[in-house]
Order: sequence, then C-alpha cells, then structure tokens
Amino acid sequence: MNEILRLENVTKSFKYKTAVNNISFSMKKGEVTAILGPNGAGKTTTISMILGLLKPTTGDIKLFNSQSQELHVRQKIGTMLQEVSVMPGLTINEILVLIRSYYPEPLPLKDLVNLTGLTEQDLKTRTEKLSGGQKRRLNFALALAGNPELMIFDEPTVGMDITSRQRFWQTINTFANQGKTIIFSTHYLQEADDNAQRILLFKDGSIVADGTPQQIKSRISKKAVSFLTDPEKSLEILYHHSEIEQIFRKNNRVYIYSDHTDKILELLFQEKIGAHDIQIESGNLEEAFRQLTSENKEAI
Ligand SMILES: Nc1ncnc2c1ncn2[C@@H]1O[C@H](COP(=O)(O)OP(=O)(O)OP(=O)(O)O)[C@@H](O)[C@H]1O
Repeated sequence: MNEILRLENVTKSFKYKTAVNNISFSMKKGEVTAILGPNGAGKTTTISMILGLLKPTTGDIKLFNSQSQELHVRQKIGTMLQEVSVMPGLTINEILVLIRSYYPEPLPLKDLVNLTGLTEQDLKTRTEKLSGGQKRRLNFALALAGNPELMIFDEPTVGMDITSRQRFWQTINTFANQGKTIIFSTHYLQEADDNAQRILLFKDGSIVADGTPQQIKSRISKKAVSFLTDPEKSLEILYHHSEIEQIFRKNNRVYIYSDHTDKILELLFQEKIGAHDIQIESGNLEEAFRQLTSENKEAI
C-alpha cells in the first residue's frame, strides 16, 4: 500500500476558535514532510488529530487505511510530542526495555542508543532526575523503539543544542533513506528546507502552500530591488511600469518586487528618483514564508 495517510475535509473547532479549517491532504510511503507555520497556525492540533489524541469536529482521517486507534496502526507509528511525561522511578534503560517489549519488531537496544546519542550514564539515570537534553534523547528513543513505518514529530528540535539537533537530523535522514514516512512540524524554515521533500505551509488553520521547498520558493519568492530615497519623494512615477509587481516602503527602505531586476535598475536611473544604497535580493524561503503568512504590507 503506497498511501500512508489521508485527511479529508478535516476541521477542529474549540469553543472560541477554529484551530484547523477544512484541510485535506494525503501522504505516500517514504515522503518526508514538514508542517510549517507560525504560532497558532494549527500544526499541533493537526498532528494530535492524526495521532488520534484529538477527534476532528468534522472530516475523516485514515492511517494505513484504518482509524488511528487500531492496534495494528499504533504499532506502525512512532511519535515525539512537545510535552511528554515519563513514568517516574525507572531508569532510561528499564523504560526502553519495557516499551520495546510492546512491539512485535522493536529496534535493538544498541541501535536505539547509537541513533539517539544516549550515553551509558543516561541509561542508568532515573527519569525523575533527567535533564532537558536527556529527556529529549529518551523521547526520541521511545519514538523509534518500535521501528515504526511512520514517524510523527511535533517541533522535535525545540530545546536541543546544536550537536543534538545535528544528530537528530542525521538519524532522520538515515530513516528517510530506508523508506520510512516522516512528518515533522517546525517554525524553522531552514529545517524544513534542509530536511523535507515536501512542505505543507499552514496559516490560520488552513494550508496555504503545498509543494517541494523549491516549488514553494519559486512560486512566491520574488527578487527584490530595494533602495533608500528621500521619504518625502513621491514614487508615483514608477506606478505605471508593468515590470513592477509590488512596491512598498518598510523602515525607510523602498522595496520593489519584480522578476526583471535589471529593468528596475534602469527605471530607477531614468526616473531620477534619487535612489541610493541600492540592493538586489533574490528570494529565499524566509521571504516566501513572510509573504505567505503576513497579510498587511505597508503600502506607499
Ligand atoms: N484545547 C484548546 N482549546 C482552545 N483553543 C485551542 C486548543 N488547542 C489549540 N487551540 C487554539 O487553536 C489554534 C491553533 O493551535 P495549535 O497549537 O494547533 O497551533 P500551532 O501551529 O501548533 O502553534 P505553535 O507553533 O505555537 O505550537 C491556536 O489559536 C490555539 O490557541
């Protein structure tokens, strides 16, 4: 079966808030997908619904063509959520042995330790004495314990130091190369760009873009020419030029979006508007993200 996940017209409304608004998407085996979006966009709510921790108000979710509550489905999923509590009184080693025993084909303990960077000292530590970093490593090991086909991570690298972050993505890439399906949410554009083949960009509970990082960047991130000029200077003379797709002022700098930056430079000199400190910026994912998730631009 090639399709691992399908959401159809899924909405989640809380009393005063529609957190997720009529979203649909499916995911194939082996895809690595980032759910990207600003705070409050609906990422965690979506992941919680996929995992069966929250029930959609309307719509349908299928995992492996079944409901997420079914045992054969749960055995195929590994997850790491933002806030996790672990059983007190046990060492990391004891918890890993216990959790591995719930799965038909768990990963060997040695592999779990190597893949997550757990140390000998970590294994002996009792859960109530874990540092933030140790907790993260344990949670990662728990997510991998059952050798899951589908891995779902909610903002996995929050609170990780640089070394842990690098190890995390290395491990994820190893699993991706083995054909595992991976979904992770993040605020970090760079993480999505570096590690996902597909980005679902969320805003206000809706999906506003769905594509490869490259497609998303090329679809909406334009090149910009920006410059300083006298704030009193009228720029009306530029408005009728068809090469200019968008023009706005931000922090005293004027920005012009266009695919034809050479033409824009010509115009600036022709029209004698006193442009100085001219810069040309090519679009990047940060810019794409800003354009897609903000509504109000300061118009001139
Ligand atoms: N249990 C709840 N009751 C009421 N409102 C909620 C509940 N859970 C989430 N929300 C609201 O739904 C919206 C989406 O929240 P969600 O946590 O899914 O966003 P997010 O994209 O994961 O944000 P963040 O990046 O900050 O974690 C927010 O406005 C949030 O306040």
